[in-house]
Amino acid sequence: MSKKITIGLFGFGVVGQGLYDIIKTKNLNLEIVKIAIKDPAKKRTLPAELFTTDKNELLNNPEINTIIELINDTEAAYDIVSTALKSGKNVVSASKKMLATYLDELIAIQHEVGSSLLYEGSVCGSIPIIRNLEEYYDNELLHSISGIFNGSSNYILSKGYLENMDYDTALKQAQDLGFAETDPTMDVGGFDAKYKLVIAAAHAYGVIVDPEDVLNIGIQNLSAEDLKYTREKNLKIKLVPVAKELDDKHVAMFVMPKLVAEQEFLYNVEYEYNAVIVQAAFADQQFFFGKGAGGHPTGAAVFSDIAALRYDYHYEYKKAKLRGALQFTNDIEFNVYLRYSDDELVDALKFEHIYERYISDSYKFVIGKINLQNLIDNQHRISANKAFVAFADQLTGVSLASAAKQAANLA
Ligand SMILES: NC(=O)C1=CN([C@@H]2O[C@H](COP(=O)(O)OP(=O)(O)OC[C@H]3O[C@@H](n4cnc5c(N)ncnc54)[C@H](OP(=O)(O)O)[C@@H]3O)[C@@H](O)[C@H]2O)C=CC1
Ligand SMILES: N[C@@H](CC=O)C(=O)O
Repeated sequence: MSKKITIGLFGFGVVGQGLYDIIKTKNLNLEIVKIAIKDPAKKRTLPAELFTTDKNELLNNPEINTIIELINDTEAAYDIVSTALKSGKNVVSASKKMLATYLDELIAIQHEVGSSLLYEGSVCGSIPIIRNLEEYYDNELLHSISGIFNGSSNYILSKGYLENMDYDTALKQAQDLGFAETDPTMDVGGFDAKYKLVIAAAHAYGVIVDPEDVLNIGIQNLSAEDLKYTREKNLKIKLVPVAKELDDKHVAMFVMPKLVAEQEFLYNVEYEYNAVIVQAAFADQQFFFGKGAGGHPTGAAVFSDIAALRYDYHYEYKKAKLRGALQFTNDIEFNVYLRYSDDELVDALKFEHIYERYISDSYKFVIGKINLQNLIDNQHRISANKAFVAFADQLTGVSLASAAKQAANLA
């Protein structure tokens, strides 16, 4: 028989309550001993004696062997998770920003102490992608992983495209439904998708990348002209994170809106649904689809991790051991669509090649090949200009920049 899981639960918000609903339908050998929350005055649906605001009532309780961390405060979450792991408790977390920011440290603690940290719910809600990257694709070369990793921004884009709903109303709905982060800039600015990408890439490629080094461009500057242009071309705009292995030494990552054609898998992924496309050497293209946000979908992933802990499951980070030589780079080129007002921005971005250019009194755009580093260097200018940038390419078009290619060939 599997060992009994005694739970100290941090957070009883959207995901915490979703998890509780799932646990109460199951008859597994587990018990929620205590729940830590922040605001003691908030009305709760469970008996008051189950709740505390003192983290140590959970962390120092020898009867609790497992901490479930589902709070909306990154630094407090790191403190809770690292303390619990160091004391030998196993942990399940869904806090993607915290995980992406402190992954190195958290892996080191697990190796040192032997405790286990699982976080399937942190990437694409209900889609079981981490365990698949970790186990199923253990020995297969992955050319790329990409998809739709943020439910709120996809919800806003779908509401706008399919129902003509304005941005602010759609965002408010995403918040009311419990999909959005406490600060929704995390969602619409592409930060949340970036944290998820960084976590997924650790399991796909064995690279641990500082999220600060990865470019994220969001959907905030999307305008009526951009939507009109894409409708005319029968394209949709989706917020897409990309991790691509460029050769046996380099991997690149970025998050930005993408112009998606009707024949692409992502075209029909709508509302809070997420998707992951894995391009593998032999399995070829595979598509995972499911709800990426919300209490029950995310709670289901957290619950699956808890169930896995009954059998002492832990991530081995095998690719990090095998593929230690793989380096993260931003020195890559691909095609983008840029809608702009200030001509100097186009000059500053130093397009390698411009394929298409349109200029009228109210709408100007270019489509051309650009170096990712130039986008990074001009991020502030792009925001100040309220310009809209979208990936206007297929992943096969993403390649090492010419100079980097030459250097790699010489090495
Ligand atoms: N919502 C979603 O769809 C998804 C969310 N996530 C992630 O899961 C985590 C939780 O999200 P969500 O449930 O939506 O957030 P909510 O805002 O709904 O709930 C947050 C909970 O955390 C509690 N809390 C905050 N700080 C502390 C603290 N220092 N100690 C103890 N409890 C604390 C709050 O207490 P109180 O109730 O007193 O305010 C609240 O119960 C976040 O990291 C989020 O990014 C991941 C995937 C999907
Ligand atoms: N805010 C996130 C919640 C799940 O991770 C999203 O909208 O996807």
